[in-house]
Amino acid sequence: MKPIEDLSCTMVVFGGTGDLTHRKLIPAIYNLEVEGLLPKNFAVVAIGRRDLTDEDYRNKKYEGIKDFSRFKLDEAIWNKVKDRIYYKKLDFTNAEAYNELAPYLKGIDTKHNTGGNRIYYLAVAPEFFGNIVENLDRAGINHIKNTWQRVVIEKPFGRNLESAEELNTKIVNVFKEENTYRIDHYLGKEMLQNIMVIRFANMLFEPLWNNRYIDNVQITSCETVGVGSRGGYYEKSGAMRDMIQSHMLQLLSLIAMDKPSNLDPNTIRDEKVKVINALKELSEEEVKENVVRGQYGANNNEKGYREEERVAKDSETETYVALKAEVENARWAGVPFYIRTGKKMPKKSTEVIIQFKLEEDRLYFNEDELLPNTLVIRVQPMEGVFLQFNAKEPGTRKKIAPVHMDFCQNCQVGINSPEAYERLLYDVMRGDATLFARWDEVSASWKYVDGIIEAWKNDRPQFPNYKSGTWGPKEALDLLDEEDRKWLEV
Ligand SMILES: NC(=O)C1=CN([C@@H]2O[C@H](COP(=O)(O)OP(=O)(O)OC[C@H]3O[C@@H](n4cnc5c(N)ncnc54)[C@H](OP(=O)(O)O)[C@@H]3O)[C@@H](O)[C@H]2O)C=CC1
Ligand SMILES: O=C1O[C@H](COP(=O)(O)O)[C@@H](O)[C@H](O)[C@H]1O
Repeated sequence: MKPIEDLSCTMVVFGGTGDLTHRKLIPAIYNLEVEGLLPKNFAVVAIGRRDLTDEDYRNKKYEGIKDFSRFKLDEAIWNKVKDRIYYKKLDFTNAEAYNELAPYLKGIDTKHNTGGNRIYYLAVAPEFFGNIVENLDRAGINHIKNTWQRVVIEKPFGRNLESAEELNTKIVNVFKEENTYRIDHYLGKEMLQNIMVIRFANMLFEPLWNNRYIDNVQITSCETVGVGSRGGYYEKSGAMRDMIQSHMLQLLSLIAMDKPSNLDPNTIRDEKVKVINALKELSEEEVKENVVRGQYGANNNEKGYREEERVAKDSETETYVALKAEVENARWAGVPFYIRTGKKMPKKSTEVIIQFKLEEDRLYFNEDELLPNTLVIRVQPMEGVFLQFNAKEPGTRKKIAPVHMDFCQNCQVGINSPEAYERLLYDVMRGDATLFARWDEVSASWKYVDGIIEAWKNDRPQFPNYKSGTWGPKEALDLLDEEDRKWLEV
């Protein structure tokens, strides 16, 4: 690891007044300072359209840290961080405005002795990514000799494969591939980094990790929150582009990938991308049978999606998706991967459940209680691994019952395991793109998702179709019911 003195830089955040910056990025910067990982020569310039002074902005972020940092706000640490945060009012679609931004950033570089190294973090809606990069380049903002200039692109990377290709060409032309960080914050989560270790550092799981022993895989990421203030963005995105195209397919690829021949980041990504490329393409008819979409409606005091700010009254945007995916290769043929994600669900939770088959040649075939082995990888809010297996109940009746082994990571290290954005921002400063998506992963995911979105165009939804605070549309239950399975809650 490089010494932190080498990480000096100015981080320019486009979308500095947005939700992501407030809830995740500024708290992550504060947390890095708590951990002693923030370089001494460091500054943040937050860009937005609102009329704010540096002082106004810092006060708002102070509140954000209080609400969202994993550490209790410590005034002494805040005092070290706050003077390194600046606010710049600027319309980032206005190319002229960048002529004024260039000297402003140079002034900040000099004041904080950053050496001119920069991170341009695009925490904005995807339609602006390309335009901002072009404007930066045109004004020569990123052309500083003997420095590093890196760009972080939020997800979704484009709207579909075609726009993503166009965007990628633009960005890589300006910044080059090695300075382009396509962020998928799920890759920075502790348990996603742990999936490969669990699978490949234990003799226990890998030999059984295939269609001979596994019946089905369930990947769920549900949230209790609705879209809140993000209606403008979400209307153009929906759950398919917002969650499935990125986070959920990344999770699936880590679960289904073959063992890489070494731990080189590119070898790992080679294996992951093979999985996405092996996903069975769905015909229009198969989309109807295998993909369920939903939109939350009002429930008691809870608003429906169509009542949210900046959402059309007749919106057809999905806030829920459940689907059955199949990985067409020798390891996984015949094993369904059920994926679901939704807003306004009964609880916040991300987990992967591997359900094993029941032993065919059973000795205890009369036992009603015999349940299939189940392995749960808990990603959040609890982190850990849970295994359910059958054992004899103590006593003379020879009864068999499911028992559990539960490795609770939070119970051991506390709930303060580093937030994904902390880890990932630190990696950008270090120039390590291992936990960022490579272009071929992004493009393969779009190819899969585009097919589904295309099919939806010919099949208008009946929305809203689930109530706020419930587990989504009934059809999502039927998806598994028809195959004699059910969504597991362990
Ligand atoms: N929010 C989240 O939890 C997550 C978000 N993301 C991604 O992060 C990105 C941003 O999302 P989010 O923060 O929620 O979005 P928001 O809608 O909350 O923020 C958008 C930001 O863009 C700024 N903006 C828009 N137009 C202009 C303009 N012409 N000139 C200057 N600033 C402008 C807004 O400034 P102003 O308000 O001052 O007008 C605001 O700061 C998206 O790509 C999203 O997918 C990824 C993971 C999680
Ligand atoms: O990328 C996104 O992720 C969040 C969920 O992230 P998590 O870390 O809290 O699971 C989601 O709310 C948002 O819509 C999406 O853009």
